[in-house]
Amino acid sequence: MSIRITDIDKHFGNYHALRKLSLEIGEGELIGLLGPSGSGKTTLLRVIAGLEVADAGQIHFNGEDVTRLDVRRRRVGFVFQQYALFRHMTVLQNVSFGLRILPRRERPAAAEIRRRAQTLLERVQLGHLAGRYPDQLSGGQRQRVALARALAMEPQVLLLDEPFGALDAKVRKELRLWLRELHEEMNFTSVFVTHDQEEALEVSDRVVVMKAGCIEQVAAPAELYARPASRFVFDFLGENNILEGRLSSGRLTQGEAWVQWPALAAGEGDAELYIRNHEMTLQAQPAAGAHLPLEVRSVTQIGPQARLTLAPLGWSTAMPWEWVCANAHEQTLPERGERLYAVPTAGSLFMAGEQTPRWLTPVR
Ligand SMILES: Nc1ncnc2c1ncn2[C@@H]1O[C@H](COP(=O)(O)OP(=O)(O)OP(=O)(O)O)[C@@H](O)[C@H]1O
Repeated sequence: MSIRITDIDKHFGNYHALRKLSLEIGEGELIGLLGPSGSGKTTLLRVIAGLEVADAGQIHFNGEDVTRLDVRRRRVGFVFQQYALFRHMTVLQNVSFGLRILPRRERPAAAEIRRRAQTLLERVQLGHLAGRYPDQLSGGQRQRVALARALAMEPQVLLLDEPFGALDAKVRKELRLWLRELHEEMNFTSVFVTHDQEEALEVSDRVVVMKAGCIEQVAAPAELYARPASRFVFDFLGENNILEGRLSSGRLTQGEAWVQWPALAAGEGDAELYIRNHEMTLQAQPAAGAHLPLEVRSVTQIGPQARLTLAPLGWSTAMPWEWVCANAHEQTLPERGERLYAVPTAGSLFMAGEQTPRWLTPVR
């Protein structure tokens, strides 16, 4: 089922929650809606579902205009953060509930309902727990039951609102991989809301980054990471080391820090250079094109990775710089208090007041 969202506008009183938002979602795609709190993710999901009526704009499912179609006729399945399972029903009864309350004409025979619910429970790897009650399940298991329940209605579109938000990090990670697999196997179209960039980048075919009721960028995860389109997306994805300085004659300078690249010659004035983890290394001596002295403030090792916090020496930053070393166990790590030099190999430049990056190409 493809979804076309055209010029959707939505107010809550004076608050403009969605601003002429348009988006095309392909058949079988898994779309992650990512953005800060209040950016309109849930509202967009609810408008797609038909739980919220837009002030203007259209929603098409497979080319058919469903804008005025009631939620019950849209054939969408939902999974919310709080798995609202019925506590007095077994897992199997929960999963088959939607089918059991269908009007008689549409309702499959009782044996068929049982068979379908049991098959779905096997799919979500909970067949052996069909007779249990929700209170006897873990949070992750409950969320899988909620998903099976949504899928029992054979929805054409599955909408998930922070489905794993309430679970701990490990279960969350397992469930997102599992959702990805299930999605590939069953090939429904899904849209899910998350705050968590790692989750969005790991699970989605494409990520939609939202800001104040608008779409800021839509891209496949690898592209979004490699080419954030704006300062907002850079800041939201995080992990930027920023050199704020004055750009003149191809050199960006602040105090004792400077970077001099041929590509920098195209601008003059106040500017910020964003450098991400994969765009820099650290070494004992400065390189020819950059002088960025830093002192190691902390070294935190987590499994095979080490995270270094670095304080500028003779220049200043709003946030300390950080650098993650991927194979920390194979190297001698720097020590606290050591003086090192950052050597950027690429970066993205924002001239003062500009929101789109000027350069993203590697400098060598
Ligand atoms: N029923 C409502 N009545 C009034 N305002 C609402 C209503 N629903 C949402 N809003 C407002 O619209 C804005 C967008 O809300 P929405 O829930 O879509 O954001 P979100 O991006 O999903 O945020 P979060 O990540 O915190 O869930 C918020 O400022 C919210 O307070």
